[in-house]
Amino acid sequence: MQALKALLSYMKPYWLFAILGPFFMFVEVAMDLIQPTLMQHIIDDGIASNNTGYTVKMGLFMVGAAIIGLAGGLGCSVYSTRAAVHFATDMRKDVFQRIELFSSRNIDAFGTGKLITIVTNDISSLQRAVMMTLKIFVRGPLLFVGSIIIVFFTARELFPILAAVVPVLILVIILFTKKSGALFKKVQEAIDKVNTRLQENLAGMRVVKAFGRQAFEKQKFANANNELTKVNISAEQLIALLMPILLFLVNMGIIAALWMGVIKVDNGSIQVGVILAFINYLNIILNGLMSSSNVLMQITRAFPSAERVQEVLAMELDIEEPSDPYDPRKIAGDVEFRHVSYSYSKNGEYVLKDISFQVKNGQTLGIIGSTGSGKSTLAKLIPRLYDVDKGNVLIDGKNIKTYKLQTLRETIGVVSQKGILFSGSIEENLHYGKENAALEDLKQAAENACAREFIEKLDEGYNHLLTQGATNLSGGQKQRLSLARAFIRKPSILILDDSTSAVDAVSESAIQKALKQEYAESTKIIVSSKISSIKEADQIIVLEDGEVAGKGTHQELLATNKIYQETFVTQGGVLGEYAKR
Ligand SMILES: Nc1ncnc2c1ncn2[C@@H]1O[C@H](COP(=O)(O)OP(=O)(O)OP(=O)(O)O)[C@@H](O)[C@H]1O
Repeated sequence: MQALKALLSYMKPYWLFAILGPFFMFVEVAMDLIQPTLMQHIIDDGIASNNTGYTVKMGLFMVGAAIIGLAGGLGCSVYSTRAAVHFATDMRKDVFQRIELFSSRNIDAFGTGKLITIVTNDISSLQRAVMMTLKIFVRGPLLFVGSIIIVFFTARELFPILAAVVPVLILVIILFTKKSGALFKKVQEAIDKVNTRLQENLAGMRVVKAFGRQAFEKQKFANANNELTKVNISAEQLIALLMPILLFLVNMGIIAALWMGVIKVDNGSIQVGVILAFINYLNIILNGLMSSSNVLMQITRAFPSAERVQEVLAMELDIEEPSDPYDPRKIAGDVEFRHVSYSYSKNGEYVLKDISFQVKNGQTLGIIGSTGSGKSTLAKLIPRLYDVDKGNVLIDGKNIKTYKLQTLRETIGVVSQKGILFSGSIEENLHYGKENAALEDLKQAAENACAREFIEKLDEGYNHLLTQGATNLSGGQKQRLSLARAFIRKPSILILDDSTSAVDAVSESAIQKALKQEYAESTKIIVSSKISSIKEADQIIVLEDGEVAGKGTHQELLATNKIYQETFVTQGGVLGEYAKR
C-alpha cells in the first residue's frame, strides 16, 4: 500500500487527465442510470395509457441519453488512457535510469531476470490498474450506489430484496479479492523464474548446444513454466468462479422480485414497469459490483508490482556520487591500493585481503594469479564498479570515493575479460570509447589493437554491423575491438583484464609494443594468468587466494617467488639460473 502511494506521485503531471477521465465516466453512468426509469415511464405511463405522444417523447429522451452516455464513455477512454500510459512511461524511464546507477552489487542483489520483469510486466500491471481505476472505479460504485438510491425511491416495495442480496454479493467479492491478491504475487514470482531461465538460455545458447544439454535446459525451463502454469490456473480459476456465483445470487434476487412483484401487482400496490425497472437496476448493481471487483483485483494485483518497482527506485545505491565531488581537469594516473579488502557479500568471506601497492603514472603493473585469486575483482575496484569494504584506493593521492564518478570513469579505459560489444556498426562501437573521435583516430586505435586489418577486410569495413552480443565476430576479433574502444580514449589509466586471452602470440606482442609506445603516458594495469602478457611490466603482483603472495619485476619474482616460478615452468619457461634456490 505504501509503495503504491509513493508511486502515485507519477500521476501528478497528468492530474487534469486523471480528473477528466472520471468526470466523463460520471456523465456516462448518469445516462445509464436514467435509462431504466425512462423505460418504466414508457411502460406504465405511455404504453399502458395508450399515450403515443408521451411514449415517443420518452423514447427520444432515451436516445438522447444514450448519445450523451456514448460521448462520456469515449471522453473517459481518451483521458484515462493518456493518464495511465504517461504514468507508466515516466515510471519506466525512472526505473531504467535508477538501474543505470546500480553498482554491480546492486544488480547482483536483484538478478537480471527480475529486473526485466519489473521494467516490463510490473509496470504494465500498474498501468492497467491506473487505467481501470480511472475508467471503472468511478463507474462501479456510482452505478451501484445510484441504483440503490433510485430503487429506494421508485420501487421501495421491492427494496428488501436488495437489502438481502447486496451484502452477500459484497462479502463474496471481498473474499475473492483477498485470495486473488496472494495468488497474483505468486504469479509474478513464477514469471521472474521463467524470464531468468529464458534469459540465461538465450545468452548461453551456444554452450547449451555445444554440451548437448538442450534436454536438460528444456526440463529446467519446463519446471519453471509448469510452476507458472499452476499458479496462473489457480489465480484465473478463482476469478472465473466469481462471475457464476454472483450471477446465481442476482438470479435468486430476480426470482424473488418476480414472485413478490406478481403478488403486489395483483393487489395493485405496484405497476409492471416498476418490476422491470427493478430487475434492470439489479443487473446494473451486479454490473457495478463486478466492475468494482475487477478494479479491486487489478489493484490487488498491482500491490506486489508496486512493491517491486518501489524496491528498485528506493534501492540504496551501493556506489554514490560524493556530495562535494572532486573534478580535476586532468588526472595523471598514479594508482595506489592501501590495505584494501573486499567481499562480494556483506559479512561474507573476503575475496581480497589487505592489498597494498603503488603504481606511478606511465608505469605498467602486471597482476597474475590462479583462477579465482581475485585479479578481476581488484581491477573492478578502480573504476568503482564495486566499492572497497576496508582500506582505500587512491588516484593521484586522492581517495577515488571523492572523485566525480563520471570524471573518474572517463579517465579509465577498461577492457573486460568478456569483450562486450553492442549491436550496431563497428564504428559506433568504437565511438563508445570517445563520442567525437575522428575516423582517423578510430583507425589508429584499431591499428594499435591489431584490429585494423580484419576490419578493413570486411565488405562494409567500419560500417560492418555487429549482431546482438557481436556473435558474428570471433572471440579474438571481439577482444581486439574492445581494446581499440579503450585505446581511443587515450585514458590516464588503462585496465586490461585478461583481454588478450583469445589473441594469437604475434598480435599480442604487437599490442604490447603499441602499449609501450603509443600509450606511454597511461598507467597500465594488466591482469592475466599468462606470464607472457605481463613479464615486461615495471612491477608484477602475484595474487593467491585474494592476498599478495609476491611483488617485484619478472626477474625478481623468477628469482624469489615460488608461485611465480611454478607458473613460469608450467607455461613452458625454463628456470635455469633464474631461481635462487
Ligand atoms: N559477482 C560475484 N559475486 C560473488 N562472488 C564473486 C563474484 N565475482 C567473483 N566472485 C568470487 O570472487 C573470487 C575472485 O573472483 P575473480 O573473478 O576476481 O577471480 P580472478 O582471479 O579474476 O579469476 P579468473 O582468472 O578465473 O578470471 C572468486 O572466488 C569468485 O567466485
